Amino acid sequence: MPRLVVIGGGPAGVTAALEAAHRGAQVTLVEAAHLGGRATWHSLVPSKVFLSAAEALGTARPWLDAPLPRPPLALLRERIHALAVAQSRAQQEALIHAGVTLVQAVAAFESPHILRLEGEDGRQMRLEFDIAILATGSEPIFLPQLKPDGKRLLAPRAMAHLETWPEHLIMIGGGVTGSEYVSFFNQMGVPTTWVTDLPTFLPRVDADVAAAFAAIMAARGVALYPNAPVEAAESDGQGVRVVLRDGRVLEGSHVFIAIGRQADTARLNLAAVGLSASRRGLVVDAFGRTALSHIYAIGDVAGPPYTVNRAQAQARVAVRHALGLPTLPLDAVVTAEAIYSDPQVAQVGLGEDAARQQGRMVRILRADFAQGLKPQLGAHAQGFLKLVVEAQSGHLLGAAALGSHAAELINALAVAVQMRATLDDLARWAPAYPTLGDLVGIAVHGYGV
Ligand SMILES: Cc1cc2nc3c(=O)[nH]c(=O)nc-3n(C[C@H](O)[C@H](O)[C@H](O)COP(=O)(O)OP(=O)(O)OC[C@H]3O[C@@H](n4cnc5c(N)ncnc54)[C@H](O)[C@@H]3O)c2cc1C
Ligand SMILES: NC(=O)c1ccc[n+]([C@@H]2O[C@H](COP(=O)([O-])OP(=O)(O)OC[C@H]3O[C@@H](n4cnc5c(N)ncnc54)[C@H](O)[C@@H]3O)[C@@H](O)[C@H]2O)c1
Repeated sequence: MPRLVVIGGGPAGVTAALEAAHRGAQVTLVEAAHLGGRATWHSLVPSKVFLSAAEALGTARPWLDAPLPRPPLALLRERIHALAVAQSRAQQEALIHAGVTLVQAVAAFESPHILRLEGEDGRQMRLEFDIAILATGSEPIFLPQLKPDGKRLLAPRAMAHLETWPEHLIMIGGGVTGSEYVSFFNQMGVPTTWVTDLPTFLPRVDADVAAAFAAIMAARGVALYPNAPVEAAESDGQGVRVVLRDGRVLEGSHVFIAIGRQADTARLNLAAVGLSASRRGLVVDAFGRTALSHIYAIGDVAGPPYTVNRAQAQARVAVRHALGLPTLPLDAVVTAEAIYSDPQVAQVGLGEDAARQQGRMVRILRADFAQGLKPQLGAHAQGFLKLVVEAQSGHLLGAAALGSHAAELINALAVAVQMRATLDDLARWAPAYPTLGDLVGIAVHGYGV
């Protein structure tokens, strides 16, 4: 029975430990803080609680003659804490039930097969292992002179403890976290300014989707500042001043910093085993293996894109590979990505821009959300669906969508991409009506009813 150690108890580590235990390994999971990882305690869960509250208010709005008041922050904080505790406990129970040994400690390499574990009380122990799975996640990046204080200088971690609503929020960073929280604060009636260094917001999604999302935010009153790298920000206790590289100064009550993340390898002492990592994390092969054949890295510490579903898929691939079980490489797994703003942005497989950059001959089929009954039943029907189809074979290569609940639609299409569905297959799909599935029919047949 191989001795397998997992370092990090976030979504990647917990999935790896369960998979390894179910496959017969002797598993130890070492977590420095709390099971569930940053996803549960600091990033994903808090943001999704806020966005769910905003969605509930938005859904009700067309049926009311006055907007609903904002929910009390104390209620949201309680909900976040309760959900984090419940998630963490459920994971603990599943791990114990699977026979995983849990250790609360910081793990650092001493040599290629020995870890030094240091508990909160300073007590140390050594752990010998055959296989190590590194799942230590990522940390946010901050500008050197711009660190969050949890009061007026916010970051994802500070949101779980937010005590007062900003009077005017300045969001720095046009990526995924920025879009979700800009959408949230805008829905909650907080005047919001959104600043990013690049010419476009959402640089990782197709340009037309990103532009449409930014236009919706602008139409809802968000002040957009593209091409505006931030040099510094300061808080004097009364408000914040954000200084842009071109000398402009923006003023608000709070600033939110969301300018990216970097791999967390600080406490692993990788030098002891001759490994090194960049900001993007450890370099791994298609099975998650590092330069050392018995050490794997999965989840955020293995680099972007940073999502839970990808981390979990990596965990399963790496564990099976490490235990000598048959597995396909990670790139055979189709992983969808979604941004849970309002409207949502979601994509899977090959994007239109990437297809064109690669010189692929593709057909783009589109449907507007306003053509479907389901979106029209909701608070708004803004957005569109795009299918990227290989011109010659008719295979669905990818899909992107902007609109309410777009992530659910893209999940269904992820199965089609994974199974190499063709346009003919999609044309025979008869989803329940009215659902977002109708939009696929509209894109494929060219009409809706
Ligand atoms: C605001 C925000 C919202 C997000 N929302 C979503 C979303 O909706 N959907 C989605 O799919 N993804 C989302 N993500 C991304 C997602 O949170 C990450 O991809 C996910 O947390 C990665 O999981 P992980 O297990 O690799 O790392 P983590 O969750 O970071 O867990 C790593 C764990 O390792 C521990 N650790 C580190 N070093 C050591 C050590 N030396 N010894 C012992 N333990 C150690 C840490 O304490 C931590 O608990 C979001 C991210 C942010 C910032
Ligand atoms: N729904 C989800 O799955 C979800 C939600 C939130 C975050 N995440 C993950 O967490 C990671 C971190 O999110 P993020 O939004 O912090 O990073 P990000 O990499 O998505 O975006 C960072 C943005 O900040 C901009 N930027 C960088 N330096 C700047 C500066 N000095 N001034 C102004 N703008 C600057 C970048 O151009 C980019 O647009 C993401 O990679 C994402 O995958 C996932």
